[in-house]
Amino acid sequence: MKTNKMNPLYLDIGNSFLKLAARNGSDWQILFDGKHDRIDEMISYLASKGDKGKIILSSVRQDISEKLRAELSDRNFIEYRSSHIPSNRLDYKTPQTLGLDRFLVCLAAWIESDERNVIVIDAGSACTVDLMTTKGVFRGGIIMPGLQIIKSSMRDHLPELPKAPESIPEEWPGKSTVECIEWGVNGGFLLAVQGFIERYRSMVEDPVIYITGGNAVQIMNWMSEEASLNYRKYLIWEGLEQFEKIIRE
Ligand SMILES: Nc1ncnc2c1ncn2[C@@H]1O[C@H](COP(=O)(O)OP(=O)(O)OP(=O)(O)O)[C@@H](O)[C@H]1O
Ligand SMILES: CC(C)(CO)[C@@H](O)C(=O)NCCC(=O)O
Ligand SMILES: [K+]
Repeated sequence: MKTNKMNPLYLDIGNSFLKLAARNGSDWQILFDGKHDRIDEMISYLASKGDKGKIILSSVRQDISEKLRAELSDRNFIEYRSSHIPSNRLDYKTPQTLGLDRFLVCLAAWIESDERNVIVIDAGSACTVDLMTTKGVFRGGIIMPGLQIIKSSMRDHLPELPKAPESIPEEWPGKSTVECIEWGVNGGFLLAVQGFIERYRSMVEDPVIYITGGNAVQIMNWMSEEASLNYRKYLIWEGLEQFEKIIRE
């Protein structure tokens, strides 16, 4: 990809993945996506780039962002933290412990919806289902284990049971071991997400629902059409891009 010289790079240091992206017109290009143990690869990639534009990052792991800064001391890093969120945009009892990613995906969805009430499902390593209301205030939500965590804990703690397929049975209730596991794992996850959406629907007017994260497509396949979810793969990047304007307010 040919990027403008001053085009910033955006980096998301999550709980298990490092993801680097750049804007590509109205779209985004993912330049690196790998587990934390591949950090040296990402550092070599960044070091090899002639373009020395700024790197805007959000990190849940301070040790990793410090390592990056130390090894790429010639690069201009701008690190955003939840402490940069203006307090009038937060309705959260512990702003100091809020994950910035949750705010960012809500911010991007809220802007895209033309400042309506938005519910954002971020189905990644953890799954969050959060609310941002019309004035752009983050109202909180839920944090639950992501699908992969649920599946691996079944495997670790109930090793005699077979692995759950990626589906939910047509028939209720489950009539075989596999069907019962499908219901309990995938169906349980889906019902939880749907239940949270229902609770939000009864508290705010006409929310627009967005979904993002590594398991988003899977969840959409399980949901009915009427759920009218808006899948946005790049919400986190859009949120990072918009965040600068918010903190200047
Ligand atoms: N192509 C894919 N790449 C990565 N993960 C995928 C992919 N397809 C599905 N997944 C699932 O998505 C999950 C990771 O989601 P995602 O990449 O959104 O994580 P994340 O929450 O951003 O992680 P982190 O907390 O490290 O940022 C994995 O557990 C995996 O089950
Ligand atoms: C919940 C996750 C793991 C989702 O990525 C992240 O936003 C996080 O570490 N949050 C901290 C806890 C909180 O948001 O209150
Ligand atoms: K994430």
